[in-house]
Amino acid sequence: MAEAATTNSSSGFSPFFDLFSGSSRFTKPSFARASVSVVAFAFFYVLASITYNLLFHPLRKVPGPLFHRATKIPWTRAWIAGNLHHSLLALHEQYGEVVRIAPNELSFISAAAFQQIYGTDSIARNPRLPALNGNQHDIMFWTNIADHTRFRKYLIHSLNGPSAISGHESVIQRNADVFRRQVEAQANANDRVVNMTNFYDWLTFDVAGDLLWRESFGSLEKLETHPWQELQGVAALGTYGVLIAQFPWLEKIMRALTPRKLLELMLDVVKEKQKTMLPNAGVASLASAKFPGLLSPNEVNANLVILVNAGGETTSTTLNAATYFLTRNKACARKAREEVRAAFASENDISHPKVTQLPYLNAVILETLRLAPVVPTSISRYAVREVLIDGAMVPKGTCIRTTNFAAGRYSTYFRDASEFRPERWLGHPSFESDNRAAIQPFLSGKHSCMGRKFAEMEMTHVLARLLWAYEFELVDDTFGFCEQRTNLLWEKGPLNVRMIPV
Ligand code: HEM
Repeated sequence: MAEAATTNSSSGFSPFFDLFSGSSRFTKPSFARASVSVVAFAFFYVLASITYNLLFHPLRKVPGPLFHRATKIPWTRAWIAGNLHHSLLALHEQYGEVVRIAPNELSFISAAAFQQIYGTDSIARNPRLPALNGNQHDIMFWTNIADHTRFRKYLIHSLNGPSAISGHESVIQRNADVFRRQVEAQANANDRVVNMTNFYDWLTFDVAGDLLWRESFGSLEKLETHPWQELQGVAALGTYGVLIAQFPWLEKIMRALTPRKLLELMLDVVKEKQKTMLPNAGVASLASAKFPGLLSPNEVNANLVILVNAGGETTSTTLNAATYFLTRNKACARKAREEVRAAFASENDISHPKVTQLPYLNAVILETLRLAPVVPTSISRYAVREVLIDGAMVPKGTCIRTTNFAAGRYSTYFRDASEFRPERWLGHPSFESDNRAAIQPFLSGKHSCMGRKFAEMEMTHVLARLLWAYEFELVDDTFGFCEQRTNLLWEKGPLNVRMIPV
């Protein structure tokens, strides 16, 4: 009878408590009992977190779907599936300008929120983000504010100073010459069909090398993807890195999966280039000559890695998306071509500053950045202290996102929001009520893009030359640029375009 009572109390609902009771049974727990205890603990932990997130969390009043407010599961699922951009757009359409997209994370899309988030010291880069690139001290991910100011000072003159800009144009010109020659050769050899994804990736990577060291990577000449770009497959860094930032306890596992080799390879390439660079020419040597010793050698290398990545992938994606939209909107391509042909006497005459000032061409690029922003769901920030953003009181520690993809397609902000209409940037009366201030493709404030001028020169130059020479025709009519996966950036597949001479 006594034995029966003992057996009863140690089975059923009690193993969870037994595990922590210090009873003699705890010293020899069976594997099954321990497992049940762990499961029970996990169950109660999850239940308690969900209850807290829904009923007691300081963000409990911010709108969002129940499952998103309760757990990180929907966010994580969308991230891994590569469709967080579409998922957040749908949430904003349903819940408005501020949405609680995970228990501790908000997404904003209004222009006012943009100004507040990027214009205040109460909001900083997410401290988990340096994990994304191996904790390198660089301008993009490293969170120390004094270091960031130093990195910006180091780069600003050589990237944007007036004398530097004139040198930059020759970089664009000579790489665009190779690009045009190789695109034409490929078109001739392949029934006029060219995979523009490859060509834009090669071009912008070569340009980045030339910009920094006055020596391109030679990808266009060799028609070969450099291991840096191949490995980057951006998916790996972006997907794993952001997951690390979300779930710090995953860091060890993720590190094992993240191509560590990639970080080493990028740094090795930079170190080699640094050894052989010409003096007084590219950004790398100009910056070090102007501010000797301002950055340590490791900091210089880390920042040059970022410049290659920030300069290459962004412009490549935008050129890729613009080409896609122009294949889908032939009338826009025609107008842009007419504008270019009216402004220049021949393709060889296409040059800065005139080409960067063509209104329709610029509107094509802005419209592309509205529909396909290069960082679709932004690089997340976090609240250093409690702060009011767009009417929402955001507690310290909250993760904050400005979802560019959703802002650009939000139907309250833009008429025909998912249509490609460059006219909306040119004062056309049909689009008078558009909320253009919600589009900040280069960001504003202390983290605004340092390569904006250069990017605009490069993109207008290249697009103008292609428009001059070709009509674009999409080979696979079922292809949709914006249906591709995204992580931090876009995971671009082949963009096969028939390049028909005009
Ligand atoms: C279409 C082209 C480009 C777009 C849309 C773009 C967009 C952006 C955005 C949105 C940021 C801010 C990221 C953040 O902090 O959340 C940024 C930062 C930056 N970009 Fe660009 N970018 C482009 C091209 C370039 C180019 C060509 C370069 C260099 C040659 C460059 C260099 C940088 C640097 C150094 C930063 C870091 C600034 C800082 O944190 O202080 N970008 N860019």
